[in-house]
Amino acid sequence: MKSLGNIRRSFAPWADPHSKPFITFRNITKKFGDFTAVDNLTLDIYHREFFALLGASGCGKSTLLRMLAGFERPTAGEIILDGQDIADIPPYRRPVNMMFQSYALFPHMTVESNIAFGLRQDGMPKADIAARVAQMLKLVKLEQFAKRKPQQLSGGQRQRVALARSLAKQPKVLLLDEPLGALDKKLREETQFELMDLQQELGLTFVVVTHDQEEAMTMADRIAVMSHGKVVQVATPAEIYEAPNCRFVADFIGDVNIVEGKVTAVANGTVEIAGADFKVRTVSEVVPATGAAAAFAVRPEKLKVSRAAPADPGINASEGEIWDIGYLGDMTVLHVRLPSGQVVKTSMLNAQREVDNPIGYDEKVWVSFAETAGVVLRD
Ligand SMILES: Nc1ncnc2c1ncn2[C@@H]1O[C@H](COP(=O)(O)OP(=O)(O)OP(=O)(O)O)[C@@H](O)[C@H]1O
Repeated sequence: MKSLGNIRRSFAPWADPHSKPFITFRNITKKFGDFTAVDNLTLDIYHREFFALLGASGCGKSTLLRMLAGFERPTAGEIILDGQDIADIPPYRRPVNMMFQSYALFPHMTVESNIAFGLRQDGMPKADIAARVAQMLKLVKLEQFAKRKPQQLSGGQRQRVALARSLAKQPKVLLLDEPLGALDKKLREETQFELMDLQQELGLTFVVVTHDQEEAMTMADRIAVMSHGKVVQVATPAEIYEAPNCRFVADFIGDVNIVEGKVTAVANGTVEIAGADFKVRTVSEVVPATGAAAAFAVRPEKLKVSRAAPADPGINASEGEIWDIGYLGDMTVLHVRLPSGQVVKTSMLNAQREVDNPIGYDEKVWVSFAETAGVVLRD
């Protein structure tokens, strides 16, 4: 678990005004005929960053990655890599390599030949190739599989061969398009940590494309959430989860409850919103006008369910009744129906749950939350 150590936690070049981005997409647009796949997108990625492009199928994330690799040419805009505009640099001369979801391994070649392929094409001397291949096999812990063909390997081992092959040319940036998509859940989770360790060890910049939010949250230093060819929010996983900047991100990442209402008061960084069930009082960076419609988003685990009324039942609290109970092993999900008919989702770790007298179906309960529990959405 090296990746969760101090180095990673203190790594935040995007927050340092003196640090320069390593990769910049500047006003990038990509059209296929009349269709705009990437729409005037601007984004910075930093050296040694593990960066994730996250979004639903068709949002343009692979197209963005392919433009960085040089497989697609932008219709407009610039891509700067390490201070250089790379528009006219062909893919094989960019300090970038791509690992595909399908791995694209040559079935008739051994593991070592697959890894050596690009190096041979570049005309690297034989002895150097052998040394580099040995180093790569060691890196991905496949030394004893050098002579096997891809079909004699498990899915996880094939993934590592593809990784070794894409790292063999020592790129400065590794692009990974759904790198773990072909693996089953358990292996995918293990491999996420292996990739993080490897990225730290090699000190490379990784840009990963995924539609799997858990994968992005686990591995990435920062995530760009994309929709319809645009970046909707770029932030650390914790910021994206705890302070989604709009309804799309709040909905797309994890579960969320949204309280719709009208702003009744705004003062000193606090906003009050009158909803059908809750009178919300929340600290807020977003300050809407009094009288405006507003939406407040709060994650399920931030809602407290109790039998007893909270100290101030008039603020950030509502009565309700238990509507559904889902036991998930590590946690229990309680759906609570509020007087307006809105059903809110709450969740509680089972380790923190009352075992003797748990809340059951149809019980009358209170749902409450703290002033810092959620955010007012921007739109
Ligand atoms: N060569 C192409 N010609 C025409 N349309 C294309 C081409 N490549 C991509 N598109 C379209 O551009 C849009 C974005 O595609 P892209 O592959 O970038 O999406 P994505 O977010 O990576 O989705 P997925 O996760 O399904 O790969 C899609 O609607 C796709 O159909």
